[in-house]
This record gives sequence, structure tokens and C-alpha cells, in this order.
Amino acid sequence: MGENSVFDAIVAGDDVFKYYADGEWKVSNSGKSVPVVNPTTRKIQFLVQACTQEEVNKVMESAKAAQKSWAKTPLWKRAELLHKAAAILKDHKKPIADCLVKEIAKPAKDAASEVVRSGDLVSYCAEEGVRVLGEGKFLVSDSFPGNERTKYCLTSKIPLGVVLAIPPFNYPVNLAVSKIAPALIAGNSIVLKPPTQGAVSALHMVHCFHLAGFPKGVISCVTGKGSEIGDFLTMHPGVNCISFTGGDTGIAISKKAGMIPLQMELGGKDACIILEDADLDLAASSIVKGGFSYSGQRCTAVKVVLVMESVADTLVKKVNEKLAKLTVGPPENDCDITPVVTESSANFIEDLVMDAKKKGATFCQEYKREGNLIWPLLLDNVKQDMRIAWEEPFGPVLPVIRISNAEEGIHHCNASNFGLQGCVFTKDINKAILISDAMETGTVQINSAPARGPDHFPFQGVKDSGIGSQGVTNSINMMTKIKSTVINLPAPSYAMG
Ligand SMILES: NC(=O)C1=CN([C@@H]2O[C@H](COP(=O)(O)OP(=O)(O)OC[C@H]3O[C@@H](n4cnc5c(N)ncnc54)[C@H](OP(=O)(O)O)[C@@H]3O)[C@@H](O)[C@H]2O)C=CC1
Ligand SMILES: O=C(O)[C@H](O)COP(=O)(O)O
Repeated sequence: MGENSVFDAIVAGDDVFKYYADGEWKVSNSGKSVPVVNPTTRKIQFLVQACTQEEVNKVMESAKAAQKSWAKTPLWKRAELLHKAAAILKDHKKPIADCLVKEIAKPAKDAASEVVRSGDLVSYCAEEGVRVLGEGKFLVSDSFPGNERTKYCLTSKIPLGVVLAIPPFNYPVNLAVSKIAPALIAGNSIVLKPPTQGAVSALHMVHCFHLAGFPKGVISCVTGKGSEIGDFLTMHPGVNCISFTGGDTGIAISKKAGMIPLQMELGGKDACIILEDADLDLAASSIVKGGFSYSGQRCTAVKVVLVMESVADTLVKKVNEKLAKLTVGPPENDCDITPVVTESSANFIEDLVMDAKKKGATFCQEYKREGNLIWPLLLDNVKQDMRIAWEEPFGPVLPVIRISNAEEGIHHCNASNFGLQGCVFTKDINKAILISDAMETGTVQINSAPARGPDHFPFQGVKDSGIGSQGVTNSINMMTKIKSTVINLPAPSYAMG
């Protein structure tokens, strides 16, 4: 690890990164490791432990035991530890961002922002937790027909137990802490299963929590391929809640998981509706930022543009001018467009592009690919029979569908099996509200591209895009349940009565 000696503890002598259990960094008994392939070089960059089912069982046992005493730790102390972890995380922005660059080809500046955003999220969560969890309800019985004032009900929010967190590759640090911090402030323990691409960045982040001094067992991190240990984890009887972000895997998990609360943030096909009166410069820059930042590998990326025919030529021209200015290359150089995460993702994107070509879409740029690197591509005149009209490429390729009225745009958006976010560009706020109300998505942005943040805003999808709602406050609430204590009086008692 060289200069980053604080992280030496997390890697074994054979350069395989350890997993974290019982407050210690450990080597798996499996004797096996899982490779993390650098998307840019397409060579193995890191190795992580392939944890066994027996090790998962032990992690669950210690998480369960640790949670009991963690829940008895005063709320202000839990918050204090989270603030400490946030500070340590931000202090180690550079080595963690370097891992993100190598593991998931995130442009260098965005990688650093992900770490800072994560530290801020942890601190905000600590602040919000002491407020949200510090309050309960007091109810009296005589508000319900037939009752005298003989019962006082006190409610408070109590932890669920062990929360299983499974984030995706595109934000392995940020979408991990967005689950870890609310779980911990609410008095739960957490078992993290990071994405394989991104696992080493996540292990570095977990070490920051270790350095902050969290009690052993309160946080654990097991590594291994989701396809191998995923089912064992999600169906484990020791798990009391699952918070998952990713693709269709989430739908499969929701069918297999037991009777426990689920928070699922899955895919999206976020539509961008452009009306005739839209500010086309604003729309074009939002489309480029929304559709192509991190090479389109965001669930909230603009994934289909639905533009009124009368302004379509002008909009497409403006978008193309901006696309021509994007830099394409390695994440180390902080290029705008960097290699997509795996070769199979690149192949999938290419299949969508070839399908559109075969069916007659207009290519605004020549299709170009080298390894996992795909040049930004706008496909105009996309029709309903093309796969790209409906499927999410999770890459730097964006379809444009020309529409003749707003209803057509709304109809296309609502015909999708996804419903994460959408956006509408118009100067007419009344139309914007009507369209927003008609769009079947968890969020609609007016005159801006879809986005999850700021991280305290509610964030949710409908249909195949998810279950429940995220955002700091919603996540804290979701990771608790209500406990009532009812005081029964011998006779009706009215205050001051
Ligand atoms: N709505 C949202 O907020 C987001 C949605 N996404 C969606 O996710 C997809 C791409 O992300 P990607 O990371 O590849 O998604 P995946 O669903 O493939 O993986 C997400 C996580 O699930 C794990 N996993 C895989 N199989 C299982 C299993 N059987 N049981 C439990 N966990 C499992 C993965 O581990 P491993 O890496 O080891 O396989 C990873 O940690 C896109 O479709 C995108 O739309 C992505 C980001 C955010
Ligand atoms: O998972 C995702 O892709 C994110 O939740 C999107 O977050 P962003 O809008 O901040 O990029």
C-alpha cells in the first residue's frame, strides 16, 4: 500500500484485500479470491476475498450480538462516532478516490466528489438522526369514538436489528454510506456486501469507520461475487432488513426475501420531455450533463429524449455541438467519457446500438469503441420498435424520439416498466405541473436533468424502479419500526379538567 499506510491493515501479504468481521480484517478460509478488473486496462487490478457461507454465518451472529449493545448506546454517542467516521473519510479522500478511478473508471474529479459527498451524507445523517429519533408521539384514547381518556400511548422508533446493505458498482462508496449511516444512527448493525467492481473502494471506506472506533460487530463487510454469496446473504434468517441498489437482481431478491422491510432502488429509463417553448440551451446542456456524466452509468441518467418535432432539429444540433466538446479517454486524465465498467456492459450497449442501426435510427456521430471505451453517441429519429427506446444502456448512448404533442411524451414515459425519475423543459409552469403529475415516476424535475441529490431529498422509483423511498430522513425512518407503550389509567383523566 506504500504511502497510504493507514490502509495497510486491510490487505493481506498476498495482496488480496481482507474482509471485515468482528472488528478485525480477516483472510477467508476459502483460500479463494475474486478479481476486480480495471475497466480501462481490462487487467486484474485488485483481488478480494471470496467469503464462505460459514463466514457469512459468523458475521451474522456477531452482527446480531453487537446490535443489542449498540442499540443501548446513547443516540448522541452514535452520532458522535458517525461524525468522526465522516471526518476520517474526508481526510482520506485521495486514496479512496484513486481506488474508484481504478476499479470503476470514474473520472478523477467525480471520484473525489463521491468521497466528499459521502462524508457529508454521514454527517447529515448523524444530525438528522438525533432529531428524527429523538422524537416520538403521544396519543390519547378519547379521540377515537367510544373511548374515554383512559389510555395514553407513547410511540418511539426502535431499530430493526441487522441491516444488509448491497450497493451497486457506480457509487460503491456513496450508495454504501447512504445505507450504512441511517442504519447505524438508528441503532441497527450493518452487514455490507459491496459490488465486486468497487469492493476495494468500499473496503477503504469501511476502514474509516473502523478507525473511528465503532464497536466490533456493528459493521461488517463480506466480499465475494453476488451470484455466489448473494442469495445466501439475502435469504439469511439473521437479516432483518435489506437495502439494495442495482439492477433487476433487486426484483429477484424481493421475491426471495422473507417477511422483512425492503428498500430497493433499481433501474430507470428516465425520460426528458422538451416542449416547444423550452429554453433549448438549458435543455441541451442538461441533456449532455444528465445523459453523459459518468458515461451514462447512473440510474438517474437521462435515458430517452422526447422532443417536440418543431424544435427537434435545433435541440439535436445544440446537443451535438456540446457532445463534440466532451473529452474521451482514461479516468486518470479526468476525461468526461471513460470506459464503461465491464466488457459485457460494453457489448450490451453495442447490441442496442446495432439494433437501432438495423432499424434505421439516425446516427449523429459515428459509432466508435475501443475496448470498454465507447464514444458519446446521440441517436436521432429513434422509433418505438427499437430496443434502445425502452432498455437502459447504462452507457454514453442516448436516443431521441420526436413527438408531436406532450401526451405522446407522457405516454412513452408511462409505457416503460421503469418509473424512477423524469424531467420536463418548458417555460410554462402550469404545463410543467400537469405533465409532472401525469408522469408515472418517483420524481419529476422541472427544467433540470434527473438527479438523486441533494441527498436529504426523497428518492424513489415506482414499478420496476423500486420499493420504498431513500434520502436521509426516509432511510432512517425505513430502518426503524414503531414501538408503542400504552399507559392504562384506572379512571378517565383530562388534563386541567
Ligand atoms: N436506482 C438506482 O439507484 C440504481 C440502479 N442501478 C441499476 O443497476 C444496474 C447496474 O448496476 P450493477 O451494479 O451492475 O447491478 P447489479 O444488480 O448487477 O448489482 C448490484 C449489487 O448486487 C449484487 N448482486 C449480484 N447478484 C446478487 C444476488 N443474487 N444477490 C444479492 N446481491 C447480488 C452485486 O454484487 P456483484 O458486483 O458481486 O455481482 C452488486 O453489489 C443498472 O441496471 C442500473 O439501472 C444502478 C445504480 C443505481
Ligand atoms: O444509483 C445511481 O445511479 C444514483 O443513485 C444516481 O445518483 P446521482 O443522481 O447523484 O448521480
